[in-house]
Order: sequence, then structure tokens, then C-alpha cells
Amino acid sequence: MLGLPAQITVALFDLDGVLTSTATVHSDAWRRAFDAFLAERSAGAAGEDLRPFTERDYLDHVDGRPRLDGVRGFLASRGIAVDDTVVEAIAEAKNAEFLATLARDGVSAYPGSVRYLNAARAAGLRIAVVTSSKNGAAVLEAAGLTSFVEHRVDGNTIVDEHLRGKPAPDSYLRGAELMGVAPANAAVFEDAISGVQAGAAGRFGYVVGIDRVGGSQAENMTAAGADIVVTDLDALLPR
Ligand SMILES: O=P(O)(O)OC[C@H]1O[C@@H](O)[C@H](O)[C@@H](O)[C@@H]1O
Repeated sequence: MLGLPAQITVALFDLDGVLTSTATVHSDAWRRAFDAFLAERSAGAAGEDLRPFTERDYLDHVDGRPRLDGVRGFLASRGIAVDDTVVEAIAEAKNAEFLATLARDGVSAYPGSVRYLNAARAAGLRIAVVTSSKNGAAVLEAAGLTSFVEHRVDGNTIVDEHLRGKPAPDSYLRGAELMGVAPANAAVFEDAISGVQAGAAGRFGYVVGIDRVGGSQAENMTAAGADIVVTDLDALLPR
């Protein structure tokens, strides 16, 4: 059904970059927050790489991961050690940037994803959202997608329930549990390598990679465990 194996009864969708075009809003907010930090730290300790934040940095260290994991992962990749107060300050600066853009520009859902959600609902495929973002509820609401979703696991659930963030499978496993199905009966839809890794680690029945960036992303998704890679969910709908 809908491009998925017959045993799949539940669809677990990541949100930013899968259903809504907010991955770039996150990525821009991160760039502004990290670049302000890097510029200010111009006289860093030896071995620190203080060059500006790049799209590659986002994809490798931040994309799909909970907010604080993203800060820690990126700083570690640059050889920068800071205490928790600094980690939290960068995270807060990023969130302020993200919320400001959201308030200014709103949120748009990918038309192909909305078509897929409607087709899924019509076909009786049950729907949950599994996102690392603490802004998941607000983004779903702003995009007009809340009513499609039976359960939501988000960045707040991850903190409250002490789950490990993606690339660990915990948040997806919690999604399947809330939906009352085994991982083998659920499909994971992801645009981040960390999320594809989470789907593969949880032994989900099918892992769909959505390549929104091009370049080597599709190849990297396959290597991370995606069963199929498409550039839009539309590609899974009957022609
Ligand atoms: O800062 P938030 O809204 O809690 O989001 C955390 C992460 O959520 C993920 O969904 C995004 O892919 C990341 O870019 C983002 O950093």
C-alpha cells in the first residue's frame, strides 16, 4: 500500500524536512547562533576550528538530533570544549532565531507530503509523528497538519521520558509503542541521516529516506539503512 510492504499498518513521520519545509528554518537558525558564538570566540584555545558553520556541519552533526545534542555534537567536531551554561545559551539563541522566523514567515507543508497524508488516511494507514524538535506541536499546528496525527513523540517527550535522541532508535520505538504495533509493522519516514540510522537501528519494517538536499545524500541514506530513497513522498503514490 502506498509504496510500502504489505505488513506496514503504521507510518511514523519525522516532521521538519519530511512533512514541513522547516528543516531549512532550523538550519538557518543554527547557522546564525553558531556563527555568533564562533565569531565571539575568535581567540579560542589551540586546536579549535572556528570557521563559520556550514551546511555540511548541519547535516553531519545537527540534523535530526535533539537541540542540546546538536550543540554538543557540532562543538565536539570543532574541538571546542565549553561548560553546560554555554551549550544552553547557544541552544536558546538558536531557538529564539527559529521562533522569530516562524512568527514572521509561518510554516508550509510540502504539497506531496499532504497528498501522501490524505492518501494514507483514506487507505487506513495510521499516522504518528516522531520528531526531535520541542517545537513539533507548534509546527504541526502552523502547517495545519495536527488533525492527521494520532500520536506525537517530540523533543519534550525525549527529555521527559529520558529517551536517547536520534540516531538511537528510542523515539521511534516509543512512537510504535504508542501506536500499539511492533516495529516490523511500522514504516519510518526520514530526511536526516541520524533519523534513517534510528529507523535501521530499531529494525523497523521499512525505512523511507526523503532526500531534500541532493549531492551524496541519497547514497548516504542508503548506506545508513534506508530501504528506499525518494525526493518527495509523491513518488510513492500511485501514478
Ligand atoms: O530546537 P528544536 O525545535 O527542539 O529542534 C531540534 C531539532 O529537531 C529536528 O527535527 C531538526 O531536524 C533539527 O534541525 C533541530 O535542531
